[in-house]
Amino acid sequence: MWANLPRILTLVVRGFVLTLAVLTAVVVIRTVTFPSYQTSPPECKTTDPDFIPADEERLARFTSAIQFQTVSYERGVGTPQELAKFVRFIQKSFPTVHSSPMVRRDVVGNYSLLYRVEGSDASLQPYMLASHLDVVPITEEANWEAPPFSGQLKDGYIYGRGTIDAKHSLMGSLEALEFLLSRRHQPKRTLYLAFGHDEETGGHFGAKVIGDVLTQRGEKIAFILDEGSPVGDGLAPGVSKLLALVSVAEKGFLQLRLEVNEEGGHASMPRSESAIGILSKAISKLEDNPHPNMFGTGPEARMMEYVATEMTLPYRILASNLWLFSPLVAWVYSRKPQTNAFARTTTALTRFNAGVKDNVISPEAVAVIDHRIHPMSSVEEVMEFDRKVINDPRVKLNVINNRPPSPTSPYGKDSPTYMMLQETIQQIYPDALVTPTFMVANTDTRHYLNLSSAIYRFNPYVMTPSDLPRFHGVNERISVQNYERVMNFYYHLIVNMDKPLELKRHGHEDEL
Ligand SMILES: CCCCCCCC/C=C\CCCCCCCC(=O)NCC(=O)O
Ligand SMILES: [Zn+2]
Ligand SMILES: [Zn+2]
Repeated sequence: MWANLPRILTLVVRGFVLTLAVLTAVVVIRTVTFPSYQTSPPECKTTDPDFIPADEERLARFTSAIQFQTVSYERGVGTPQELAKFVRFIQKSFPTVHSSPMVRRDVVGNYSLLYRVEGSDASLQPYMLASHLDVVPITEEANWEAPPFSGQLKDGYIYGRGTIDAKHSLMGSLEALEFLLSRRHQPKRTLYLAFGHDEETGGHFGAKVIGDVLTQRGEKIAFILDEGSPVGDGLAPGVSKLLALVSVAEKGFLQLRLEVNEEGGHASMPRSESAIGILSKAISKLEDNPHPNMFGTGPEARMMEYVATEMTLPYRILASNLWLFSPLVAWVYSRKPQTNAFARTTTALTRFNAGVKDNVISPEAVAVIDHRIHPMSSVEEVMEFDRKVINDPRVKLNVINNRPPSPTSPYGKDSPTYMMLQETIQQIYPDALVTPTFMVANTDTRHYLNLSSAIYRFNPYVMTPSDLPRFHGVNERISVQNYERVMNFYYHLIVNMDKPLELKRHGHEDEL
């Protein structure tokens, strides 16, 4: 036995070296031969006569739109008077749209707006551009660099609630339509514009009703585009070019109310545990035990493949070889909130309430948890996980609202609508990479799932990492340049939708 030891050790070392050499060879070969999913931008770029400038008049209209305080607070609790005023403002601001015999406008669910622009070719399925009229409440007003409902123009930015979520796409798509119709252009394909009025509280009285109206009309929609992920500048690790993130799916969500009821009483004679203490421990456990990292099991793995060839070398090696490096990439992604959201079901503690007076032990403590569910997980799995982590029957878990993750829409070269979207993005951003991804937040499209199998969520503006906290946060703003891009994106999209989807586009038929 001992005599054989050197031979055994030599064999083990040889085996190890051989395995390492084979693995290295596979990694190198995959890295250099990994297919590119990027297509060159269309030759037909935005041209002057086709350009909508962000001139004074259009900026003034956008500023005014921001000044309507169309806040949604809770399900069914909004700002009806502001919504009604905003609806009247929209009608007055886009006279051509509202007087055109081609356009039918329905006010749905009291405040939501549904426009149907009649196409000249009834054989073509209609498509739909969606956005919403409402906004979330403001926080930390004192920290805003300009008043949150001012729409103030400052250093090239328009400030205010709704500038990026999502009055930009509401106003931008209407500007594009106004521009088009005022040039006496009738689209070939019928187009819907759908603007819900309570997206920020679930869309139960807006988009839900729009979806019902269209279902009753028996409409089938060729494709739907709603607010969504942006064009990232420095958002994705290892990608130095602009990265247009087209969400072909959306996370699910589960909002839970956690409740503890214990005996209250005089603060001078406390028991060893209080409702507040018990709930705090449960919350801490949830924050200390994140849901499992699922990176590489869902659509996010495809996103890595789409950009692999364009990444800096270390990331290119990792992204071309997820079969080996998936756990490492999963770890890298888990380190920042914006990438962690792609790796797992997230847990956000959004409310915590207890107590009425300094010397009264509160008999009740309540918290709300907002989970966004990874596409490869489910509502049931998340609930089960939370119960196990909390492991305390005194903490009651009540479901406020939930949705499973959405289906995935078609993407890539076999999907003409995705390719049309990609082409339109490249007309505005010729140097950008375009990739399918999933939406880490939620949209009104949850109410449109039975209308179309091709649903995309995309915001045609550029965002840097420092812009992300502006969503639902302080100093929400959009640059004038970005707003101009938004208007022109919708204009080009409407024009592109009139070209045959199945046929060659811009002389690139081999790319479809
Ligand atoms: C590897 C890629 C990294 C990219 C990282 C950042 C991508 C950030 C993507 C999107 C953020 C946009 C969120 C917009 C949310 C708007 C919708 C909304 O508020 N809905 C209501 C809700 O979800 O509660
Ligand atoms: Zn929104
Ligand atoms: Zn929002």
